Amino acid sequence: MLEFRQVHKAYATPLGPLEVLTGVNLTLAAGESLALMGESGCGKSTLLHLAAGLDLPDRGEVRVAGRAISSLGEAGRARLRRETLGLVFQQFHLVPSLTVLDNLRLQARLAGREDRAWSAELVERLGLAGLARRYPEQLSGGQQQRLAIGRALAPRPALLLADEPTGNLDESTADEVLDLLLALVRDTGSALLMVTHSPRVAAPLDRCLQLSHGRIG
Ligand SMILES: Nc1ncnc2c1ncn2[C@@H]1O[C@H](COP(=O)(O)OP(=O)(O)OP(=O)(O)O)[C@@H](O)[C@H]1O
Repeated sequence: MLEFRQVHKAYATPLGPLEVLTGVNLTLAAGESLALMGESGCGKSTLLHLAAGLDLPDRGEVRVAGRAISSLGEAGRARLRRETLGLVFQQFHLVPSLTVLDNLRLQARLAGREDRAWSAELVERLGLAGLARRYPEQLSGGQQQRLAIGRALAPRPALLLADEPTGNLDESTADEVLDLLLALVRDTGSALLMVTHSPRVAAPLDRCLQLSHGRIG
């Protein structure tokens, strides 16, 4: 579902190139869940951006659902994101002018895969049923993140990419949101790549890898 082969990525800085990834190899099978850990600044978000096709590797290959992202143009990568990926970030990135229900359906509509029964089930399971006509600013942080998760999973993406999805929430809300995310991922059969600092968050996933000194250890 996701493969990194000898991936290198550097950023230009005033002091010269900053080599962040220096030969990353990674394979994630369909339906598998993987936690990616590592010290702050080691390149976890960089790796996730490459997996999402939001950025391109300098060298090496990133393949998503069998397609090399470097071989796709901007529009092709956007289509791949729409049709294959779900993205959940620490900041929820909800659309403020849309209701809870319309936010939830948005991604599935864009992917041309709206499933009303599944959307209705998601709203229930995410505890948002009574809030469907509200707007994001009228929700708590935990509710906003549950909505962001529901929006990402409404099209049943083959791969969900999550960057510290519970990083903004208090511990008990984070546990609840994580349990829900994992249960929904199991039901959709999506593969999951999740960046986290927390061993507790990583524990229930199938595998956990450490990124250090630009490589997966
Ligand atoms: N656009 C950029 N230009 C220059 N340097 C960057 C850029 N984006 C990230 N970096 C640097 O690259 C390194 C890796 O950043 P990245 O955000 O991938 O790390 P991270 O492991 O996700 O960190 P954290 O756990 O703190 O979120 C850091 O040193 C960061 O300062």
